[in-house]
Amino acid sequence: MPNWLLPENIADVLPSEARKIEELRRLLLDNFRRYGYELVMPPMLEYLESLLTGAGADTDLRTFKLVDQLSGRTMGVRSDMTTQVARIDAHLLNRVSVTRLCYAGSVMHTRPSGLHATREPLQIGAEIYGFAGLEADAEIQELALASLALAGIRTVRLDLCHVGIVRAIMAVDANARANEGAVFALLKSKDAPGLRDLTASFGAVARNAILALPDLYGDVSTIERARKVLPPLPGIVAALDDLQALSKLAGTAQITIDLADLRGYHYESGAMFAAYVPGLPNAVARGGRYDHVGEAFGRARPATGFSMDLRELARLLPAAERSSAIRAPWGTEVALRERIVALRQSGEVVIQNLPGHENDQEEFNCDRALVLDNGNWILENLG
Ligand SMILES: N[C@@H](Cc1c[nH]c[nH+]1)C(=O)O
Repeated sequence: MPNWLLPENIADVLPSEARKIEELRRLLLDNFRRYGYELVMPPMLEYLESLLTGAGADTDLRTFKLVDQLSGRTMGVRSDMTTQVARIDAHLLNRVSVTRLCYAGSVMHTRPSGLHATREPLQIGAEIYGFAGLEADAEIQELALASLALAGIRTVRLDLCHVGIVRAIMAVDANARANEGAVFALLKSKDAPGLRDLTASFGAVARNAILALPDLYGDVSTIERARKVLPPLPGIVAALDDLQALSKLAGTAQITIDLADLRGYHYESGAMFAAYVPGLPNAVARGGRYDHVGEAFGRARPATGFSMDLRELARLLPAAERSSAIRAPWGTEVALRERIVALRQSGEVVIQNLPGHENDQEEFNCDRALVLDNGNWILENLG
């Protein structure tokens, strides 16, 4: 095997794609800043215990592990920055008020999370801590949709679901609670026969409600259907109210309600969303409420946020235009060097020719050249 081959689902990013990704990263981070989100940079590696605190079993499975030569302890490569940012909020900032944080960085997955998915997503996201009300969820949803719009995406389908519904059902039935893991797994795969078998020993309220969930899928009218079919437990009513309010705030996005959709990283505790765009099989943005992660870090803080994979998003953008540039000779003459510095300071791309490589700059379109004219360095248009 040639020694330059990369592992499966791991890739280099070449110039034109890298430029698109980087421009999108800046655009999105600048927009987060305009909403008041402060940028944080958690580490790539952490001790496994802290990396997995508050996260579910699927995070454990998707985390690459290695041994720290300094401490002998097991470390993990982050597979999701959300829990890291929750740790920062819980331990390092110690603020009592609302904190808005954002981040962008590579995460690694042991296995691709979907068809053709990379194992090294470039995760970008934003999180709000310290506010339990729906207003924070609404802001996160708005920011996610605004981010997709900035990425040039016009048609978005927003899938909404709410963990509170299953939780409310579990709360009234000890048998159901004892089988929580299995209920979640079967709901996730919409395995109706499996659910029927499993719920046979549950009380009628929990059983009927759980069996109804896989069919509670469709447009916004699903919420009204759910109100009729599901028991009027306070947790269910509140969750359906949340979904109704959030669906009204989704702008032009097409809404789908899926009350059995529990995909995610198992830390969510309330309303959740996933955004899909035509042409991509995997969700381009995911988010939701996860109030118990801070608690696992020793400081209970309500939390909600979203994240996206910049590599995936950038693939949807049209190829970046080659940027215009100025070709300049290589030289040590002071006037030439000063002119080049001034042009670069004004934002121009100035590429100095190296001998024998006059036209090598694929990413750039050298439409002007710096030439010596009567002792002055002037710009000449290239036809
Ligand atoms: N980090 C989660 C999404 C999320 C961010 N905040 C809350 N949820 C994911 O990648 O699926």
